Amino acid sequence: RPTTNNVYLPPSPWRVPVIGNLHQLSIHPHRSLRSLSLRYGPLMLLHFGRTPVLIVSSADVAHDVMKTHDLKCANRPKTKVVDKILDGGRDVAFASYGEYWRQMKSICIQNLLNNKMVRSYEKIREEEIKLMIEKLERASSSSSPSPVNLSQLLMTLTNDIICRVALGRKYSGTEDAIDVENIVSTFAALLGEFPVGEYIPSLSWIDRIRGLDRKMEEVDKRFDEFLERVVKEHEDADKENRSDFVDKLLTIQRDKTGQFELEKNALKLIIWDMFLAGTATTLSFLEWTMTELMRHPKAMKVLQEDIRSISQNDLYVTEKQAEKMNYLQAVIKEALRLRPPAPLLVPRVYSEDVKLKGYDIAAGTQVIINAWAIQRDTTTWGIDAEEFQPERHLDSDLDFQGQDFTFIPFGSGKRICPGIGFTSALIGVTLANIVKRFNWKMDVKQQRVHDDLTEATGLVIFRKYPLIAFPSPA
Ligand code: HEM
Repeated sequence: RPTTNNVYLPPSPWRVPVIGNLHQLSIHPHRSLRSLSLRYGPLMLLHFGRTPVLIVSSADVAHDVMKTHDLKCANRPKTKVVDKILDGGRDVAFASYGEYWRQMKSICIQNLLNNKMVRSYEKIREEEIKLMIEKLERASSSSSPSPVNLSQLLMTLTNDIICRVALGRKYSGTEDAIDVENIVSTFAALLGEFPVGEYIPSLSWIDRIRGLDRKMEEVDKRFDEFLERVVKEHEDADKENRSDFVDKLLTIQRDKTGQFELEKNALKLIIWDMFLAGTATTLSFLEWTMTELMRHPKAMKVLQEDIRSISQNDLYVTEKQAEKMNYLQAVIKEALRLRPPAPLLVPRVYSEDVKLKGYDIAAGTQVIINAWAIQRDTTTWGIDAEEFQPERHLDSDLDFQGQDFTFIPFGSGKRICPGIGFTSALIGVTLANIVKRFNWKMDVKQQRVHDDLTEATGLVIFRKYPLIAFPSPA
């Protein structure tokens, strides 16, 4: 056990001067961190440059971090991207734990994410899903079936829905269209980029050469211009007839009698979070679930039968029907287990010294929880843990609300994702409808060229190559 002045530190892989353990991370850190944890254990101490980073790779240790010490580990590290774009963490996801964070989160829940609000967007979801189905029908009904870029269609769906519920209208497909999708995906990619200068200031020139700094400036500017326009449109609009999320935020902002003053910039940052946290994760989930279903035709068939047994005569599967489909719910859980959209969750940082499994952890140590590794751990999930097997959830009460640390795709504790209800409402009904109406085949040509399971890099993991597939009428 490594010790320094009677301080007991967790096991650490060998590190080199200046860069620490950075050379041991690949472009897919969840994978390389799991390999390291198989040698060094479920609690390892790494150094990114000089910054100590704790890597958690078992449900047992995750429990101690996110439950036993939840409050001491409820802050987020402040990175350069967070500093620049999220105003040093004045949004929800990167705010330090405390009153400001509580108020910001509560504004999101009360005005957008609670069950009642989520239910009230059902019509919007239905209209947008139907629009996507029309596009799929056109592609599948032509005499020579044409492939569709399913990743692109799902991106448009999730973006348009969040635009409509949060901003009151869509910004795609109109004369004054704004490429929100592009801004959001560029930012998602930036958050996942490894800013070398962050950890090794003397090497910050590398980030400049990689164009990281420039991309950051650009995306910040573009989103800011977009939000300026959204806010102006809302301020100019006839208030009698509208009450979307931005309207509600503006009302809170104007109300100077409340205890919490929502600054103009904070309003924008809330919208940033809803877009980023809401679209990137949901898109990644849908993309990978469809990929796994196409790779597992048996599971696809059972799913189609499950959907048809409950929604036999209706053209459109409703949300109520989707909730009753046991196999569909099992598919959702299995995809969240095997392909958690945020495999390393969102990093945290210790605000106080703690003892963890007998080791001394200093305040300021960052924490990465490798949910991807935990959810593939053979000691809890069995020898077929790497396999896509929705059946494993059929007779199980296990859910993803953060109580069971073997399954934490949305995190747990104080910082658990507040968008579980929002995303659950959308993913079930989307999958049910596209799987009921169409038979799906991957574009084999594309599969040969690119491995169909290649992951892109980032905090949220998309497919590296878009999912191109042939829908045919089912
Ligand atoms: C499949 C979809 C989603 C997944 C897998 C996901 C996953 C996560 C994870 C892992 C965290 C960090 C939790 C932790 O630190 O313990 C998180 C935080 C967060 N998520 Fe989600 N999320 C999803 C959808 C959404 C949606 C739809 C929204 C809102 C529209 C949302 C809003 C947020 C926010 C605001 C936070 C920060 C919470 C905080 O730091 O207090 N998420 N999410």
